[in-house]
Amino acid sequence: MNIVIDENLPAAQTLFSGWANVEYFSGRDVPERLLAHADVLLVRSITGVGQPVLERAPNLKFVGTATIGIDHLDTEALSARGIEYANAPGCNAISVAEYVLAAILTPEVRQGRDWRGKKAIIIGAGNTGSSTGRKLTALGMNVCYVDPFLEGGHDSRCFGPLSMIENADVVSLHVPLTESGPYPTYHLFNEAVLASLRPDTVLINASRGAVIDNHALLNLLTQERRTVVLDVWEGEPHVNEALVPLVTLATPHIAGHSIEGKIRGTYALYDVLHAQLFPDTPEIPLQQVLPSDGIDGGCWALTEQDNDYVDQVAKLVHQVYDPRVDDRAFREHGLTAEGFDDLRRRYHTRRELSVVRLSTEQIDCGRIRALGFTVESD
Ligand SMILES: NC(=O)c1ccc[n+]([C@@H]2O[C@H](COP(=O)([O-])OP(=O)(O)OC[C@H]3O[C@@H](n4cnc5c(N)ncnc54)[C@H](O)[C@@H]3O)[C@@H](O)[C@H]2O)c1
Ligand SMILES: O=C(O)[C@H](O)[C@H](O)COP(=O)(O)O
Repeated sequence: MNIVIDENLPAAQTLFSGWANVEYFSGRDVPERLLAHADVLLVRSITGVGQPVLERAPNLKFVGTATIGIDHLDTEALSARGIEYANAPGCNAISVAEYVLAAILTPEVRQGRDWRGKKAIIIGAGNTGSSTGRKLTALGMNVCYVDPFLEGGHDSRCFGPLSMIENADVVSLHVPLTESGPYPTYHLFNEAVLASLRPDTVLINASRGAVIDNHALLNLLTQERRTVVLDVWEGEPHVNEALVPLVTLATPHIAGHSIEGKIRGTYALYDVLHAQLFPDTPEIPLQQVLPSDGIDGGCWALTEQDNDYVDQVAKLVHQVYDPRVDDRAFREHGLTAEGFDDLRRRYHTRRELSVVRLSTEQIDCGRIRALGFTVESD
């Protein structure tokens, strides 16, 4: 059995090498010589798996993507060939949520605002949207969701129509890229929707680039200053260079790139393959491949009522992850397709907030945990 794996799936060697012959590839394209004998192919979102790949892979039985998004797999073509496929739902939801939290806490985006009591509208109430909503609620924001597929069900959270964005302080996008069905998301944020936003609203896209019409956004930003955070771009790895200087924080599709998120992605595929192909082999527990170290965050005596609550949370969050570092690297090196891919391939080891262990004096553990930190007694 031959398993062909993108070199950027951490923990792959530990998880898969006991089962089969493991071979790695680098970059977007899988070399033909590897496809020729691949039984299993494990990719990231940069590798499109459609007819051209399938034609070169006569033995392929399983394709896995260690990502949430699945828009790079031609699922019809895979099903037509009887090839099983899987993704990694929710694997990097915490990472995406922490990206959004860290972004709105930067002075450039925050512009002196105290986020407590302000309104956040989350578009898409699935894994990344819900995780983001929980963190923004823990920051003290009032959170509502737009999700026509979930609204009206048993979910008791605040839901409403897209027009709620007209009165939002923060709008954050967390939908898959879809071009068909009752609520397609391709260019969901078109010229008219963008124009309906208040001039002081922060707009964040960490879903897929084409959910926002990038030309319409460029037109708007050319006319007036807005606060926009873009992690994803229409046409990646090619980005609209004129758009970048007008965007407040610009990053190369790394919102989900915490090391924990990537490992969970690899593990999700391990889990599926273990159940389907190797059920008789001993299962390696997730904890064995996740990092287990921690940073002492000291003693936390603050509650949400304290005047400097948001400042203190910002300090703690940016100690672990500050998106301005990625923004600077992107502006310097990420404007070409090669630079964009390179920044992602060589991404630094980014940790999730849970790496910080706090002991609390004046206890508001629920809120601290909801932000993502580890409370010492955990
Ligand atoms: N930037 C990154 O690094 C990064 C990381 C992870 C995921 N993503 C992207 O984010 C997307 C969402 O991830 P997720 O884990 O939250 O997915 P999910 O499937 O858990 O949730 C998506 C939600 O969007 C809702 N939805 C679909 N169409 C909608 C519409 N027109 N309007 C409002 N809601 C709609 C669905 O009902 C669902 O609840 C992924 O598909 C992927 O493309 C990006
Ligand atoms: O869909 C996802 O999970 C994310 O977009 C993911 O973080 C993409 O990262 P990539 O696989 O391209 O490294």
